Amino acid sequence: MSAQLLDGKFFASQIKEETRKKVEILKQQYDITPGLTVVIVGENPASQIYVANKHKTSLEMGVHSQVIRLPEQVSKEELLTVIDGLNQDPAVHGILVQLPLPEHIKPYESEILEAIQPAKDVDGFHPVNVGKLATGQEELVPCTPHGCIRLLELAGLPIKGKRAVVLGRSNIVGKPMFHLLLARHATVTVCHSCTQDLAAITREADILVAAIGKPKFVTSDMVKPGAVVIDVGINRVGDKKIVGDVDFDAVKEIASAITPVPGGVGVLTIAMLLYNTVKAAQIQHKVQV
Ligand SMILES: Nc1nc(=O)c2c([nH]1)NC[C@@H]1CN(c3ccc(C(=O)N[C@@H](CCC(=O)O)C(=O)O)cc3)C=[N+]21
Repeated sequence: MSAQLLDGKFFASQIKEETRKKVEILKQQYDITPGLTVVIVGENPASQIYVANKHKTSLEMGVHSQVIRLPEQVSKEELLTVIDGLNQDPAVHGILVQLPLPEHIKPYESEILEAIQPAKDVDGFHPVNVGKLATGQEELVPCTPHGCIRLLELAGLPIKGKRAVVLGRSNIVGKPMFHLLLARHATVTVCHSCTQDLAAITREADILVAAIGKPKFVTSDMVKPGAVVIDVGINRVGDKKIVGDVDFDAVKEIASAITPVPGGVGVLTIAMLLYNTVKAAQIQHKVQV
C-alpha cells in the first residue's frame, strides 16, 4: 500500500475531545446540558447500528441522548406532532429524523424536515440551513460532508486551488460537499448518473469524493496518481459486511491518501453530529464557548 490511510477513528477522537470540552464549559459556566433526540420510524436494521453508535458517543461526550421509536405505520400528522413537541422542549437542542422514512410518508419528507426548527436541525437539512451554507454562512452543516472536510483539514491536506470531483449530487452529501469545497477555494465538479465520460473527469481530481452508493464503483483507472480519495459509501454486501464506493485494495496503490470503509468517514459523521448538537445548544442559548 502506498497511500496514507486516513483513519476515521483517529481524527474523530480529536473532534470528540474538542466537543467534550465544550460540553464541560456549557455545563459548568452556563448550566446547559446539550440534548439530542433521534426519531426513528419503523425498523430499518441499517439504522440500528448508526443509532447505537450515536447513543454511545453522546454518553461519552456528556450529551443527553434520547431515541424516540415510532411504529412503521405512523401517520405524517403524528410524526409532525412529535416534532412539534421536540421543537417546544427546551431540553432538546438537536432533532434528527432518521432517513430513509417508510414508503408511505416518503412523499412528505420535505414537509417533515421543514417542520424541524432550523436552530435544532443538527442534520443541516432544513432549507434555511441549506441556504446559509450556499451563501457562505456555515452554521449547522450536514454531518457527513462536514466530517470529510474536517478530515482533510486535520490531516493537513490542502483544499485551496485543488481540483475536486464529487461523485453524487444528493442533498445529504453531494450538494453540501460541493459548497464546502467551493468555500475553501477548490475548483469543484459534481458528477452524477447522467455524466458522460466520467472516468476522464475523475482522473483530473486532486481530491475525489465518492458518494453514490455503489459498491467498489471507483476503480483504479478512474483515479489520478497521487489523488486524495474520500469514500463516503456505506454499502451492505451480504449480511454484515460493509464496503465503500471505492475499490479500496486497487485504489490504495495509486492514491496518496485514502479513507477506509468501515472506519473512515462514517466515524466522523457521528463526531460531527455531536459537534452540531453542541453548536445548536449554543445558538439556542445565544452563548459561545
Ligand atoms: N437523518 C439522518 N441523518 C444521517 O446522518 C443519517 C441518516 N438519517 N440515516 C442513515 C445514514 C447513515 N449514517 C451513518 C453514520 C455513521 C455510520 C458509522 O458509524 N459507520 C461506522 C460503522 C459502520 C458499521 O460497522 O456498520 C464506520 O463507517 O466505520 C454509519 C452510517 C448516517 N445517516
